[in-house]
Amino acid sequence: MAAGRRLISFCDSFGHEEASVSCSKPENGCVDSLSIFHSEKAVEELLQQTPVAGMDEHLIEFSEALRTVAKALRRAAEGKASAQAEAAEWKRRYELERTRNIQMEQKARMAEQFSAEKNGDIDCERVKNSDNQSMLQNESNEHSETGCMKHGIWSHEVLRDRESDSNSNADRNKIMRKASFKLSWWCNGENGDQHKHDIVSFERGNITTAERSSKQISLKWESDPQTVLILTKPNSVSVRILCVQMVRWLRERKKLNVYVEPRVKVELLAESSNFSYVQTWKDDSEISHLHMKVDLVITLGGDGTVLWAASMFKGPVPPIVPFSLGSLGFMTPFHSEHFKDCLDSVLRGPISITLRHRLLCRVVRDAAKNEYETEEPFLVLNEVTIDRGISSYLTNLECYCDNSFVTCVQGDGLILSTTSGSTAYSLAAGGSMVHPQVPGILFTPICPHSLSFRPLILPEHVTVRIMVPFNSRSPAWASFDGKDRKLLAAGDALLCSMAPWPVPTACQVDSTNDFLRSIHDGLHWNLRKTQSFDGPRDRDL
Ligand SMILES: NC(=O)c1ccc[n+]([C@@H]2O[C@H](COP(=O)([O-])OP(=O)(O)OC[C@H]3O[C@@H](n4cnc5c(N)ncnc54)[C@H](O)[C@@H]3O)[C@@H](O)[C@H]2O)c1
Ligand SMILES: Nc1ncnc2c1ncn2[C@@H]1O[C@H](COP(=O)(O)OP(=O)(O)OP(=O)(O)O)[C@@H](O)[C@H]1O
Repeated sequence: MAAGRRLISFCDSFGHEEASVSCSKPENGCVDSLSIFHSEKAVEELLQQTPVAGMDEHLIEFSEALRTVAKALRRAAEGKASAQAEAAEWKRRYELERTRNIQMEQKARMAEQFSAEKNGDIDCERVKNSDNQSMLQNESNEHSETGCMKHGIWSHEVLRDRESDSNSNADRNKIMRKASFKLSWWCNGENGDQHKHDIVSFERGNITTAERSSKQISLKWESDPQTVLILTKPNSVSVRILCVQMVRWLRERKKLNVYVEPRVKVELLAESSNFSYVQTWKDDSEISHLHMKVDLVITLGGDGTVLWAASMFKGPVPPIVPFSLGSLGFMTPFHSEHFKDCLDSVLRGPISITLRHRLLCRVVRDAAKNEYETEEPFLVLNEVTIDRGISSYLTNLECYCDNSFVTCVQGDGLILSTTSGSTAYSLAAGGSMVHPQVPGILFTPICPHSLSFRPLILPEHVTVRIMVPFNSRSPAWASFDGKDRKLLAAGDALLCSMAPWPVPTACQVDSTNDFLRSIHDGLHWNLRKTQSFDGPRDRDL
């Protein structure tokens, strides 16, 4: 009982100590570590005085707890003391820096005065006497021209800061150097300056966009087109009829050479033997030279026929004039009924062109070991799809962008789409619709088994690498514009980057007008009955 009373009285005194700790805070808010030290000492003394032996275990535990509390308080005080010391050090450094700045400014002003006196330059006088409004302005040019730059003080933009100290004359024209930097252009693993001036200018540290690839492009013939290739959707009577009329008109009225596919030549000859002037190719190897013979490609069909036409050119593609004879016609703005007027104006030029970016896709077998190319690359105008094919398992795809890990796709698959393809499969899988002139790679999952897998749009300069991991339960399948299925076994990878050969398609009006018309007419985008005027209105506005 006596021990208990002593403990209670200690607790009272400790509470008092606690109170004194909180009250004895110095002005700066720091806990007085001396009082904490006293309280800890008091605990020690008490524990020594108290006949611990024989006391019950609860009292021992209680005294241990008190010791812990005292220690914690001491640590807090120590922490605050060290923070205070650090703050003092920072304040010292700040003062030092400030003095140094003032000295530099004085030097700068002296240099300015010296130059002004020497050259009698009124511009420098103006700077000296200018008001102290806060503003960022590019003075380096002016000053280098007038001689104020003689001592190399202002090599970049100067910042005059009124708020620094309006009373101090020294701070009135506060001058700070802007950090200088250089931009270099990194292209396909090579460090070179080849294209940088096309894209950005960065004179005197200011980055300005010089050129945007999304500009409307216009095609003007410098000599008259001579040869036309007509590509048609198979098994369509309306297409066949139109093809006959068009070939005749192009030959008889426009005196052009006409190329068609071997299948179409057979069809034309079946129609009339007069079509013997129509040219074609005998074997597929001749197709690789077509771009050197053909000035213009005309497609008669739907979007699939435009994809077909693009797939025939593994390198540069001649301008394509797509006529709409399909169900949707997203990329086919020309109407077949007016084909003569349309072709007349295209052959005359100039015409607006949409430069549709393509993706270059390479399948790399056993990617972990062999990086060299083993198979022909594919060029896609819409997209490359990597999916589970007939397998009932989730696809498991490891995705990298350049060398950075992007994510692991677990779902039905992944679409890597061009912006032209953004309105095709990628759209159906939840991707954004993107104007076809915007360069970029859409990264759209197909039925991902996760709640948070939103589609991405990656910049055009990256290489995307999709790998089937070794622990994948099943292989994956890659398809290119919905065709040419390729098996990707565990360890295989697909590399995808922007191809250097876009597909130029002729516009009806211009690329933006054609794109918007397609999403309105083709997809009925945001179609809603307009609300009537008749109804409740906010009369206060
Ligand atoms: N779920 C889907 O939406 C889905 C599934 C498979 C393939 N596709 C698309 O079909 C394309 C192949 O086309 P196809 O004509 O050879 O096959 P298809 O005959 O099966 O036609 C597919 C449809 O997609 C339309 N389409 C094609 N490219 C388009 C584009 N860039 N913008 C808007 N619509 C477009 C076509 O007009 C056609 O109506 C593939 O590249 C793929 O994008 C879509
Ligand atoms: N010249 C061609 N040779 C072989 N196949 C072709 C050719 N042109 C088109 N195709 C194929 O025929 C299919 C149908 O073509 P297309 O998409 O142009 O017609 P559609 O389906 O009637 O039109 P839409 O795509 O507008 O619905 C596509 O799969 C396409 O790849």
